[in-house]
Amino acid sequence: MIEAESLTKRYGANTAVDSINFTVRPGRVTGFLGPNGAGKSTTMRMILGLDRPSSGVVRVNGKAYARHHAPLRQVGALLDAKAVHPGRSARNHLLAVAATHHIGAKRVDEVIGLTGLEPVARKRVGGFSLGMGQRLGLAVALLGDPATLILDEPVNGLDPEGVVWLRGLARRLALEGRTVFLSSHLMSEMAQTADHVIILGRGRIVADAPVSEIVARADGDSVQVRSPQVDHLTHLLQAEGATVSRVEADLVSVTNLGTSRIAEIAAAAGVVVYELTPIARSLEEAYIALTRDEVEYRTTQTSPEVNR
Ligand SMILES: Nc1ncnc2c1ncn2[C@@H]1O[C@H](COP(=O)(O)OP(=O)(O)OP(=O)(O)O)[C@@H](O)[C@H]1O
Repeated sequence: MIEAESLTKRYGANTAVDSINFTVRPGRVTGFLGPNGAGKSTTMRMILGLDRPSSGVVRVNGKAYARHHAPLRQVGALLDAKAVHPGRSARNHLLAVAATHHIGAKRVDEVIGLTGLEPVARKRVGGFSLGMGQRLGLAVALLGDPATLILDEPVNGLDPEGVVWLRGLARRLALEGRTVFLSSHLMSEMAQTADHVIILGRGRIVADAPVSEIVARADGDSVQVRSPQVDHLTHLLQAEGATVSRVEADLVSVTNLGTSRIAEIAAAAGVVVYELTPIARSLEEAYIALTRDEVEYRTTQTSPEVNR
């Protein structure tokens, strides 16, 4: 569990993280999204005690990171996969990290197995591909069998097979009851991996909700309506506040009204409808809409709809 309360980080006049509150719960995969410079890495560094908050607090498994006696057993983190001595073998690197927490060679070999590092475990880390480096970073994160995992852009450098593998691993770790918090720029990836997402825009939380809810709640879901009486229907729908645009001679795209309401209006007027198709937005589109709203949010100071 990760809990942030009024967490703030200022760099001079720039507020990188602006009084955010959130809870990352165990038993599910939580994605951390946001455009470049939104404050994701700064937030993750504060969670791990690598950056001191200007104000506010953040706790991991109930305490500030620095107050844990054996942090590796509480929190596994992957921040910069390249921060490894290049002359050491992967196994020796893992043994060295394990020794700091009295973790034995048996667990080292277990995490080598878990992360698919067996073929390269005795090779020098200096010669590793980015993907192998990511797997080694994950192996370090898993060493202490921690209840909480914090992974910054974990799919970076992984090949398609590696991406699928990581997705499965994240889901399995969450199913075991762990807290899994991972950042990504890839919305499509998040839609397949995360149960829940927290979206940051310019240091503020613009959404904190299940993935399905983010997609469903985003404005602008549209409905395609095909009817031989499309002009008449257009007038009726516009009178109810819908935005209607013509796609084909007998087909319109309707926003601001749901399928059931459109069907009721058509039925009440005796209008024949051949097709009524809800067009869902992808997470990518919903995300772009949300971060665009964030700009409005900052200028109007009204509450963003999806925030909770
Ligand atoms: N050490 C620092 N000194 C000054 N400003 C910083 C420092 N670290 C981050 N910032 C600023 O804080 C803001 C948030 O940066 P941060 O790296 O946390 O964003 P991010 O969401 O992780 O972005 P990215 O996806 O590009 O890594 C940016 O405006 C950045 O320039």
